[in-house]
Amino acid sequence: MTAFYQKLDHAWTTNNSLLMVGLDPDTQRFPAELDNRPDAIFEFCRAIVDATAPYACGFKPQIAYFASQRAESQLEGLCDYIREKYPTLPIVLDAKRGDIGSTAEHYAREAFERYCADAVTVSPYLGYDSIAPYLSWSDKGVIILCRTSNAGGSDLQFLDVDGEPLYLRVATLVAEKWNRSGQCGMVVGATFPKELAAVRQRIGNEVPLLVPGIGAQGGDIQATVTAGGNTGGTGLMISSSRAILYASQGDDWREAAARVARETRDAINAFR
Ligand SMILES: O=c1ccn([C@@H]2O[C@H](COP(=O)(O)O)[C@@H](O)[C@H]2O)c(=O)[nH]1
Repeated sequence: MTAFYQKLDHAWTTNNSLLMVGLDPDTQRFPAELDNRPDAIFEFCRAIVDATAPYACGFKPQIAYFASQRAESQLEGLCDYIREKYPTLPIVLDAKRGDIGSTAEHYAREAFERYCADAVTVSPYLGYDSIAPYLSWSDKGVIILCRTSNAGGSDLQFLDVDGEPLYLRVATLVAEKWNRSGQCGMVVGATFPKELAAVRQRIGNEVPLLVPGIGAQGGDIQATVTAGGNTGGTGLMISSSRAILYASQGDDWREAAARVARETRDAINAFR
């Protein structure tokens, strides 16, 4: 098993959790106690990480929330913090990169050298040579968009390709060709349980699925676990961001985040 799969497997088992806590820091929704702090983004995320780590199988910072606020250095600090304090929990950098190979080399360095993430999300749209630079980091995970959680994903992902939808073609390509070294995962939204089941059936047990769409987007937890889990009761990184991060904007925001993370972890486990 490659390093990323091993780390994920260990986190699933040790924390008895398939919950990936999403870190999407929106300063408009921060508690008042963080007003006017120059390091508010780091401090908010650090507190959320500490509150939810016992219930998580990893953390998924979404890079746009940091970059749009010129807070990349706070993201670097946050990744350092997670690595030092919770070295067994993988960091999945949600960046959804996609570009030609020479540029992809730099996106890969950004994810794996600058932020030292364990895995990064990428688009399959530019084909294998755009993914290869990420795969050359043999201890890292590469998580490829397959059936995204948004309704508009259907515009392209449901297009018919020789009798089957494009997203299933992507799933087959990743599982049968691109995943030679056992580093790949795929993104399939919890808002599309039928498609999640079709992907799991097509790819078998090995490839882990990153599944956003429960919580704020309304995806059903039971349907997600039943459709996407592998025969070992794992195989999923079920991600939730806003429902946990902004469970309360009062003084109890840390406790509220911990409570929702624990309840979500337990709700997932009830169907494994
Ligand atoms: O298909 C996708 C791929 C990625 N995302 C990301 O996941 C989180 C979802 O946040 P919630 O607050 O839990 O809805 C966010 O970072 C998205 O960029 C996705 O939603 N769907």
